[in-house]
Amino acid sequence: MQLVNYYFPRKFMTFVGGSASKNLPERVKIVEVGPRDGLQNEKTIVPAETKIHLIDMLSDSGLPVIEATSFVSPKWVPQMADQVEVMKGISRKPGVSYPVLTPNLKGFQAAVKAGATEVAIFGAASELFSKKNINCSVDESLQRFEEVMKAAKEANVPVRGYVSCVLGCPYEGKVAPGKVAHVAKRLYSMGCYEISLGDTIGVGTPGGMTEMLEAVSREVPVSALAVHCHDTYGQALANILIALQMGISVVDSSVAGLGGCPYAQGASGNVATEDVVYMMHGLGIHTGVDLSKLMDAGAFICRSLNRKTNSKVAQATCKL
Ligand SMILES: CC(C)(COP(=O)([O-])OP(=O)([O-])OC[C@H]1O[C@@H](n2cnc3c(N)ncnc32)[C@H](O)[C@@H]1OP(=O)([O-])[O-])[C@@H](O)C(=O)NCCC(=O)NCCSC(=O)C[C@@](C)(O)CC(=O)[O-]
Repeated sequence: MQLVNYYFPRKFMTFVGGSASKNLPERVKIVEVGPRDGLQNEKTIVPAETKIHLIDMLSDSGLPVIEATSFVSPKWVPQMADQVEVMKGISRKPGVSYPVLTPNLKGFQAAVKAGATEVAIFGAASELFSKKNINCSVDESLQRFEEVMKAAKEANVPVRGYVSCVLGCPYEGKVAPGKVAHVAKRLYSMGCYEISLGDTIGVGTPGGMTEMLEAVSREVPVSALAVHCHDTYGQALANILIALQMGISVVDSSVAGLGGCPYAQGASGNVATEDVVYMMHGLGIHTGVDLSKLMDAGAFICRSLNRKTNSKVAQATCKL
């Protein structure tokens, strides 16, 4: 069968399908995680200058938050070993935040020394995932995070909290919504200003998302919640729409749909930022992101990695 080449000019990318319904937020904050979550799993080391150029292009697209790197052990995640070079090389745009992951006090201290002004701690709702990812139990991780929080409060550094495996775990299978709510509540109570709920392996469906968010929002205000969806089963946009309808207005995503956690085998990339922005703009929701510039950043990193984009929107606007 012959494939037909087709081309949708980028002018169609400004298509807006209608104004947001009353059940949806007027604006959504997009947290771009491509430079960290998107690249951490790449087998070939991506040069620091490529990461820096990507972050600078993402800054230029109007994204308000760009997770830049992580201060984790280089033995565990070799791809992030250049974190200091990346933090020192990026051109920080006023009004844009560049948080970094810090699993413990050592990571926090190194991050602050490298110029980080915001960090994220990352826990899980699954014991086995916690052990595989950060080599400790959920309770032990929360104790470590208390130390980070204490140091962060003293240094006046805002801290975001992640909960992984909120809709399923690669080692334990189904995860009870009550467990997610428990860890989310602990992170929020210790002072995290925002809790990002990660469907780490992208197995969630709108039904599971609803049930989980109902449980978590009984413990943490929805205004402090974010969703972080991987798209393994093609459910990410539907899950995000459910989250918006339930009052959440912060969405994590990764340019070109890059990504996957090194300790969650088989999980595909995060939902593509281009696709999230397209959906938001189609719903009449303000993001502040210039989709065309964002797509240039996606094209740049795909060229650098010699990879096809996972963004449907980017695929639709390029010659196939
Ligand atoms: C947490 C540790 C360090 C524990 O690892 P450990 O081996 O238990 O740590 P340790 O305290 O026993 O120290 C062992 C060695 O690591 C060093 N070390 C200790 N801490 C640090 C640090 N911060 N930075 C650099 N080095 C560090 C430490 O100095 C020592 O070095 P050595 O004496 O052997 O040379 C390790 O398990 C680790 O780095 N894990 C990170 C795993 C990771 O980054 N996973 C991906 C991010 S999570 C994710 O992607 C999910 C998310 C957030 O996107 C949401 C979702 O999708 O669900």
